[in-house]
Amino acid sequence: MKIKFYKYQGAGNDFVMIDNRTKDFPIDKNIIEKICNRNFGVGGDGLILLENDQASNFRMVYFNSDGNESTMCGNGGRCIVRFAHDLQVTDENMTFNAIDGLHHAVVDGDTIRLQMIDVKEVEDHDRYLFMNTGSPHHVQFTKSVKDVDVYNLGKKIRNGSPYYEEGSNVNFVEILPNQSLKIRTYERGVENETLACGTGITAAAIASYIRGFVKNNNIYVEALGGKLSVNFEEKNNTFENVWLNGPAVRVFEGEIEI
Ligand SMILES: N[C@H](CCC[C@H](N)C(=O)O)C(=O)O
Repeated sequence: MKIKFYKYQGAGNDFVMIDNRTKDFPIDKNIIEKICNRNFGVGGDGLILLENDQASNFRMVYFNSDGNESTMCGNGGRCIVRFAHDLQVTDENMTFNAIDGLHHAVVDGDTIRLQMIDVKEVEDHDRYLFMNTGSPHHVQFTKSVKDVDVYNLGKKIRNGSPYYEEGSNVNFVEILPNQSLKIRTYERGVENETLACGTGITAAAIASYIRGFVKNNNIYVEALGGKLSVNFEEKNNTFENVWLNGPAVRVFEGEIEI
């Protein structure tokens, strides 16, 4: 079976995009895992289906590279916005439904702006914070992200207490002098460090604001794969009107035999 795919990346977090409006993509863990494999397949941190939706411009279905469907992907969400616009499914302003609900988004030249869910609960455990920005995120601060053994320490935290089987994404965040952030992330379901993690970048920005490391509510974040920004409104410890802004680019398209 031949499958048409499009490869997109958002700050180096890369995804195989499928136009599945005909609903004929075989949703199978082994097939998705193989497509995402960087030696035996196309390669990607995840695979994303664009499907029809009654209540919005389209639906986003997200799978991690381990082949399992997962929770919201912020960079994948920005890539599907670029994909939908490239396919002329929508104009520059759009809405789409994902596993965590309805999202608004805007194509603004090279920048894709994606509204994330409100963040109503943040656990502050001193050494780290935990919150759900569409996916679960453990955030801890460090003096220098370049010195963190992200793979081994991230894997240990992701699998250990209190996350265990369900796990969490693990973010290491450094505060830069100009009140911007540097971040590195171990991603659940990729089970490795990725070059950027959108829901993680969102969590890092909110955590930095809660801890008072940054004073404004428009925060620049430097990931290994590129630069993004997060803006929000904080009202009584709830974060609303949360937007993740950054690049999303089509890299190539092709067909894969499965
Ligand atoms: N791996 C995450 C989902 C993708 C998150 C990341 N790629 C993003 O941009 O938000 C999880 O299973 O919780």
